[in-house]
Amino acid sequence: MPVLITPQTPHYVPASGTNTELQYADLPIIDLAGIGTLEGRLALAQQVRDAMTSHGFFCAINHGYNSSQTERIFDIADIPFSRVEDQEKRMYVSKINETGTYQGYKPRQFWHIDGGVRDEVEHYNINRDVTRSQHPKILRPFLPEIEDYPRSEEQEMKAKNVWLKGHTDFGTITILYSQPVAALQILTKDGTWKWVKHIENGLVINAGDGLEFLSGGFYRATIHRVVQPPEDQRNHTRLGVFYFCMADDDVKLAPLTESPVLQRVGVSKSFDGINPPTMKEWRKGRTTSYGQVELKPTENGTEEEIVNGVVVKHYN
Ligand SMILES: O=C(O)CCC(=O)C(=O)O
Ligand SMILES: [Fe+2]
Repeated sequence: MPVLITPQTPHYVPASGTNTELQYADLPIIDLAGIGTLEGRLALAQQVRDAMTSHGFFCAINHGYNSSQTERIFDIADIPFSRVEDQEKRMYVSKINETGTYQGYKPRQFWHIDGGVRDEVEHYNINRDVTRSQHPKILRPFLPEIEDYPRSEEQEMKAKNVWLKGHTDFGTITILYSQPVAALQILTKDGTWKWVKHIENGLVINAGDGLEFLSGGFYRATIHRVVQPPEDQRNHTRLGVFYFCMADDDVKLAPLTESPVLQRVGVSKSFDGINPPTMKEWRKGRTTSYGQVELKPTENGTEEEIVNGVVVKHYN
């Protein structure tokens, strides 16, 4: 039997929870413990459908990863940032505009946020098929150069404390490991931004454009953004672990009209007169324009760009 080798990692120490009173979004918490039985799955399917049609976001608990497995994911996730020197990072910078993917390092300052201020978000992205690209020798121990890239107060003000503008994700489903530094907010139905509360060992799940297109609007891609954390967490880096699910590249993102649910409720959103893009076209279109093109302001305060003939809105 093959043995899974699990090398030692340095331990990533997450921030303490915030003591600031925040207006939290009222997100459903779905307990996946019952998933082992048919009745359990039937009940869960109903809960997930309700959560995804009412909020488009939910937090899953008892998802099968225990706390030490989750801790290990964060320990591993921190390595490409804290254990790889800048020189080596440069060898793995993603060719975003060429490939229409973020595979590799998405460097800081690649996106324009607001008022000439660029982002401070560093990503390291790996395809599910980890052999598709090469990775830094992240397990080779070395003394990391301590780098600090905080935004100045002046920049925070110009960008209105926004680190990532209100957007929808372009895949089908996004799974985020809940983590303690409060910064993620969702645009709720009443038009106000609410904070997503950290749940220890929870998985935060939300719908993206792909799911909205395939479900003909039954599931709405949820609008969310990332802002400056509350005062008591600002001295801590914020480490996130995300899984962005996509349909296969060749899947046409047209409503699945053969679905019995869509036949019953109807299609509320379709591509009027536009040839629906494939997942690959949509992925390329969104990655090559996001944060790189001039957005058009609209009367109601949003900003817009056109991707594959479809209006993509950005929210502030
Ligand atoms: O940092 C987060 O919590 C969310 C980031 C996000 O929305 C994204 O990368 O699409
Ligand atoms: Fe997002």
